Amino acid sequence: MTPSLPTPTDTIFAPASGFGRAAVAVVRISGPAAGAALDRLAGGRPEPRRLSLRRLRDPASHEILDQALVAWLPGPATATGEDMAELHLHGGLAVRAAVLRALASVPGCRPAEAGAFSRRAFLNGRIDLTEAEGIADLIDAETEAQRVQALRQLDGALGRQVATWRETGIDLLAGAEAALDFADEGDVDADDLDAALSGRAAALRDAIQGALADGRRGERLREGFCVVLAGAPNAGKSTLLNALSGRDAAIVSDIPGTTRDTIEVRCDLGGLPVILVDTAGLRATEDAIEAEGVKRTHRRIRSADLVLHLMPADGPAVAEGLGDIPTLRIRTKSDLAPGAGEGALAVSAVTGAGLDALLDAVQAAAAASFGQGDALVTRERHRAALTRAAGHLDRVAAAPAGFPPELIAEDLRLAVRALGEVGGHVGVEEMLDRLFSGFCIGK
Ligand SMILES: Nc1nc2c(c(=O)[nH]1)N(C=O)[C@@H](CNc1ccc(C(=O)N[C@@H](CCC(=O)O)C(=O)O)cc1)CN2
Ligand SMILES: Nc1nc2c(ncn2[C@@H]2O[C@H](COP(=O)(O)OP(=O)(O)OP(=O)(O)O)[C@@H](O)[C@H]2O)c(=O)[nH]1
Ligand SMILES: [Mg+2]
Repeated sequence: MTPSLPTPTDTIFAPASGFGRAAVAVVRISGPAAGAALDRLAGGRPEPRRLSLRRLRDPASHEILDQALVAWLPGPATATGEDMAELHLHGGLAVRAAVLRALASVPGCRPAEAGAFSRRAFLNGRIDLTEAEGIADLIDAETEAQRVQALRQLDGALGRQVATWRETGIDLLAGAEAALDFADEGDVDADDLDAALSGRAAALRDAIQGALADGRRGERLREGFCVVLAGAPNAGKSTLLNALSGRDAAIVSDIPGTTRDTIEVRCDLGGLPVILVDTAGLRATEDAIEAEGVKRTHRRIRSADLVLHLMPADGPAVAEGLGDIPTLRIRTKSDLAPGAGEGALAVSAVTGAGLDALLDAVQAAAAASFGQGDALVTRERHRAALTRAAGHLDRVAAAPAGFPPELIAEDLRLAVRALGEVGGHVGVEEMLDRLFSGFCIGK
């Protein structure tokens, strides 16, 4: 379980509650000198796992730095698995700076780099890689659906499932290795063994492929549903971006070709993460900068989940098609020329007409794209490793009778390794233990 990497001997500390002025600022300390840091700053260690009010002093000058709630969290039953301490300070910039300076003066203590606490939790076997990713995603979650997905991964949904698959793979490998050993003794029916093995490998392959056949909705939920606003210059793209997002994000003018850079606004539509992208108007142009903008528009359209093709009620639309990406046709500036547009949704940023209907349509498209049910795979890293594992299992399942057992064992070993990569346990030591503990003494 625990990766065999060296465990740190130094003690790290960092503000854990953000960097601005706040009511309370939490400083976390982790490592063998965490207790000594409390001794020096707080005059001792309070009862474990209870917040206690203490005066914090500078260890050298004995000047009082703050009145704070402090916690002593002796390892290994802590988030990192090490001795930990927390200082809940008054959240002023000067208070925090003075306490961090005092901590840096404690022997063995140094500021933590980004992710250092989770890294230690992983090194100490408190969490696997998928749970560490869940922590990162939970902190980054901006919408309800993202929070739910991240919390599920932090809770071990992916890690446990992959660990179960890996156990099965290790069993299959142990069986194949045993068959290798006994093959020359002639007392095992090799054909029966082959058939059972390929059946179980196929079942494991199918289970993994079932989880992979999710339309990438876990990855897309992490990244957000990407909606690109495209159309001719002056179609009203930037105005619509501002209206839909309720922010004054993009410059609007009656000069065609105003927008050159793509502008992204992240929104929460009914709990779903949606990224609205404003683009440069599509037209042939001599202007090198605008031409680069148009190139970028085409690139964003190709990677979009949904394109809003804007056509102003009072002007020309882009004649060309926008590719085979799902597209909603939007008739903008409907206040200027009332009347229906063929198969288009009419909106006006001036009167607000049609904006709610458009938001509903975008939300419905996002909901359909994210699909029903929870996805297990949330990152390309998982998908790549699971795809590799399924590929190796497929070769085992498809191996004809009499196929060299060494090659079958090798594919199983590679499948187990790929599954182990998902949780960050890449070694095969466990498999060796299981294999050899099942052997007779003396063999
Ligand atoms: N003040 C504070 N709030 C926080 C954290 C923190 O470190 N400090 N967390 C930042 O991570 C999160 C909570 N996560 C935690 C995960 C594990 C353990 C822990 O000590 N686990 C031990 C003991 C469990 C128990 O007593 O039930 C264990 O699993 O053995 C603590 C916090 C969110 N809130
Ligand atoms: N009457 C009316 N005018 C609008 C509406 N939406 C945008 N406009 C006007 O149309 C002009 C162009 O709007 P923009 O939002 O800058 O158009 P754009 O598509 O971003 O244009 P480029 O960035 O040049 O490609 C501005 O003068 C807007 O005020 C609308 O719904 N009704
Ligand atoms: Mg614009």
